[in-house]
Amino acid sequence: MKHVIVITGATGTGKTTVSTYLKTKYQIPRIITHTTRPMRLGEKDGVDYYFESDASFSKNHYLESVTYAGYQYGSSYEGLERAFEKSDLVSIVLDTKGAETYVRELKQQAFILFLTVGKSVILHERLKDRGDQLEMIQSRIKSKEYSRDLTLPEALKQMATVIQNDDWKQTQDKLAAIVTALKTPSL
Ligand SMILES: Nc1nc2c(ncn2[C@@H]2O[C@H](COP(=O)(O)OP(=O)(O)O)[C@@H](O)[C@H]2O)c(=O)[nH]1
Ligand SMILES: Nc1ncnc2c1ncn2[C@@H]1O[C@H](COP(=O)(O)OP(=O)(O)O)[C@@H](O)[C@H]1O
Repeated sequence: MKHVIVITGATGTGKTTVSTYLKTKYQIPRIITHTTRPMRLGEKDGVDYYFESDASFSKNHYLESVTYAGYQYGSSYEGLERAFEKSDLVSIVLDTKGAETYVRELKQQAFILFLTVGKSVILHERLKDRGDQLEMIQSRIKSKEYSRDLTLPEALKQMATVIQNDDWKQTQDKLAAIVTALKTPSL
């Protein structure tokens, strides 16, 4: 069966780091999503996101789309199909609302991976270290979406796998077990 590893959780918990690691270590492609948020230093159009204007964003066909901290984000059916052409196991980085939609739409094909950290103050430090602008960090942390995504939503509790991503080595070991299980054909 084809699977999408849906990586979700609050800003700074390591979602992008995990999806990049899955790609380099296990050749698991990531579905690239669309956003109207400005590009961060080091990001590339078509690699990190398809960066859109409000006008171009509205022209795509979305499986789901959300507003997160004032910007629009969306994942397309075409992006999912393109990733599935490359591999039966792919990943996507979504907020928890998008993760809930993915479960409704893809059912058993969606594997939910919720990332968290022991103390949320760690997240502020990580965003500073990542080089985010102070203004962006402050508005992000004040957003209702950020607070919401610190906790695993009720609707995902039954099926989600939770990784507390404090120690990167431990996270790598947990990811290895998950990838092995998902690559093992079920009887
Ligand atoms: N629902 C949904 N969420 C998305 C999509 N693309 C990115 N996100 C989420 O939007 C939020 C903000 O992403 P971003 O601005 O890149 O900041 P990040 O939290 O540091 O990764 C994160 O929770 C992402 O997982 C999408 O297509 N749909
Ligand atoms: N286990 C970890 N320990 C320390 N720093 C981490 C860990 N995982 C990720 N990071 C760092 O935290 C920052 C935020 O990670 P990122 O993957 O961009 O988070 P997200 O995509 O969830 O916003 C990055 O600078 C990343 O290198």
